[in-house]
Amino acid sequence: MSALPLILASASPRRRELLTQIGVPHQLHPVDICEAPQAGEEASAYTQRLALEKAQSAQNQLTYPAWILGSDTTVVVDGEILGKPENQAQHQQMLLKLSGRRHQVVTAVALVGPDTQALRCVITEVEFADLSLAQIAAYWQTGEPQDKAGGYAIQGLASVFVKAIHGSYSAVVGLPLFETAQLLSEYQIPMWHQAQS
Ligand SMILES: Cc1cn([C@H]2C[C@H](O)[C@@H](COP(=O)(O)OP(=O)(O)OP(=O)(O)O)O2)c(=O)[nH]c1=O
Repeated sequence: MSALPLILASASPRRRELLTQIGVPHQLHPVDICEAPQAGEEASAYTQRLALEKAQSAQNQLTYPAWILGSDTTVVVDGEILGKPENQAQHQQMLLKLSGRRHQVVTAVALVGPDTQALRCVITEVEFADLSLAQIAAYWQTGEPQDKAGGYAIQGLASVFVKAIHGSYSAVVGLPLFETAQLLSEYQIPMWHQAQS
């Protein structure tokens, strides 16, 4: 079973870089799924559902057996799910909600294979400094927030907004590396230390 190829069902350059960072050989198969939350769906259920749907969607499209990783990241404040900002006004609203307080980043990773479905979900707390309207407007102009959940990138310019983080940094960026490695190891999918031995 471990001889099957590993596919990352993602178009996110961050996820590809993170998986490469831990030396896991993989191929890419991005998928496009509907990301609308269901009525009354709670953030962690939503995030896990999307991670699983991304992996399953890739599995349905592939013509050969494989292990497939799918992942999803959601920013949550007061129980409200913040997706990617669609325009500057929405981005301003999002960052004003995050300014001067803590919020949660929920990231799920799903592993799907022949007769296998496994999920891990990680919640990380991030504390933002007070942000001014001028800072938020200038940040939008950089182009960084547009494709990021919650409208910011902790690994980028927005690092200067972050006073504290409690949890998994890699999960906030898009793929929880500790939990991903656990999943791969559970199913004997080779990582660098196994590949070398
Ligand atoms: C909060 C935060 C999110 N993000 C990114 C990670 C994800 O790429 C994105 C959340 O959107 P997702 O829908 O999770 O992922 P995606 O559409 O970028 O990629 P795919 O579905 O093909 O895997 O936000 C950061 O890069 N830094 C951050 O600090």
